[in-house]
Amino acid sequence: MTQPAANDAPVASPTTRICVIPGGPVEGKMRPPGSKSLTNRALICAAFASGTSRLAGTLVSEDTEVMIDSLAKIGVSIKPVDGGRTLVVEGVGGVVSDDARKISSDEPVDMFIANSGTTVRFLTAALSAFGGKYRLSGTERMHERPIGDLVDAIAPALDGWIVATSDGKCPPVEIDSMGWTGQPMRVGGDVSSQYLSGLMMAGPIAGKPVRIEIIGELVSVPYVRMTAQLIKAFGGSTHWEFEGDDSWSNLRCVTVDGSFHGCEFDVEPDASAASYFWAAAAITGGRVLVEGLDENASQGDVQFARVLEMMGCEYIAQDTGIEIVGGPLRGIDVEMGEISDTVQTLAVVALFADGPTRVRGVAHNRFKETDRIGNLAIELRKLGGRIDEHDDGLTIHPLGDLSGTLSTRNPQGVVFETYNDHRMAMSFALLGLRLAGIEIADPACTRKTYPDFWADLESLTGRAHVWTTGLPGGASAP
Ligand SMILES: O=C(O)C1=C[C@@H](OP(=O)(O)O)[C@@H](O)[C@H](O)C1
Ligand SMILES: C=C(OP(=O)(O)O)C(=O)O
Repeated sequence: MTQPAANDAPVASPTTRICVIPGGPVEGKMRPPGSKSLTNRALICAAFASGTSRLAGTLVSEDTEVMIDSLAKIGVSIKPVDGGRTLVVEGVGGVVSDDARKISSDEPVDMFIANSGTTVRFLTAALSAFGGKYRLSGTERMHERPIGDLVDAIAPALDGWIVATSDGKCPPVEIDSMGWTGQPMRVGGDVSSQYLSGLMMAGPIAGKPVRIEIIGELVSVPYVRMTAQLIKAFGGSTHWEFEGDDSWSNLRCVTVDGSFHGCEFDVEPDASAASYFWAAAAITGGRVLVEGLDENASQGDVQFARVLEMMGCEYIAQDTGIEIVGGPLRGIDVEMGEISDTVQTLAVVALFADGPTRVRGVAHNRFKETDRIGNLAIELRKLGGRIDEHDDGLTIHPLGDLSGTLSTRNPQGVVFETYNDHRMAMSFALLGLRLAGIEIADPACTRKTYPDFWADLESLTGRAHVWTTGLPGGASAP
């Protein structure tokens, strides 16, 4: 058993486990690191802007590092200040650049984007609009995550060619482009909103107004609104067209115009990361204030705190952030299509409610870091309770009395697999705050968006977590 110093990320290994120790109510305040979604959007806009941008509060994690490394390959200068939490970006200008073509005149520029959906989708659109030859590849899982709707939207409007080479139109993506023609585009919206966000941010890079029609339902709408905010902050403009009334479910078309100019941009703390700390208060009857977020945040995931309120928690809008006070929890029927990154968090909370919780509208969760419906159900069933899997979500039945007998039933502890999915690890960590004998495999997978998660959880809960490495048959809690 080893105990790394605080802030040390554990070494990735399939036999590394972490144990979080149960105790009383979690009480305190904290500020999560910068938002991944805002950081990667701001990086794209700043990289293709004219002039200098200063991005403050940026996230330092695998998903942002692969974005930074990729942009560096086309000559964008990104200087970290304050350990990377501020980035000074010298943009390469928002029009199709001869330099880009020179960089990639013979061999394509190879970019490794790990398993970052935002990076591969935003870059595919941006680089195809910018021009040049590129190849974007990632982890094995990334090569199973669809990008066909985006490639199919770009191809007819491209002066050049673009192809997704894995089965089912998944990355690697190969691009040979002289830029966009300006022809209107049509993109599918029901697998991921990142395709539309990518196309929108690429509009000002293409140097001509671009009209994008959305085919079918659009998932994760708040991220598209966030994209429009970033485009505006960097000097571009968006114009929406709705079918019927102006509700977001009726969004049919967006036109993007203008070009990007360097600016100063503040990144909010990550609201998806905040969900774990609010949930810690909810399931332990504690109170946690997450600083730096409010109802008007540009991240839709702040609404997770309202979902906890529906379950019986108290929601307090403080001057400095949003505080959740835990109380007796009731099961709810909830549509989570707009806040799908918080489904795993909610599923854990729902285990401690007084009745079943039905999560709807998240069929697209099967295309993320792992199948976040099927594999979530498999793992949660390890506690002995009933979890129903649906096409569009889950029903989580509460553990009730089962939780009291967990350590008797499983004296060796229950090991939760994390499927290389940071959100599996961070959600299952919460179980350990209530139940003895919970072990989480490969805790280092939080590096994708939150390398310091374990240290932050430890400082909030005041309870030492136990690190165990490579013990056959699992680890033992103290
Ligand atoms: O645009 C973004 O920043 C994101 C959009 C969402 O993806 P989908 O649109 O695929 O649901 C979300 O899950 C992801 O973590 C970040
Ligand atoms: C789905 C996620 O990430 P991405 O799609 O950006 O890889 C996530 O962070 O939960």
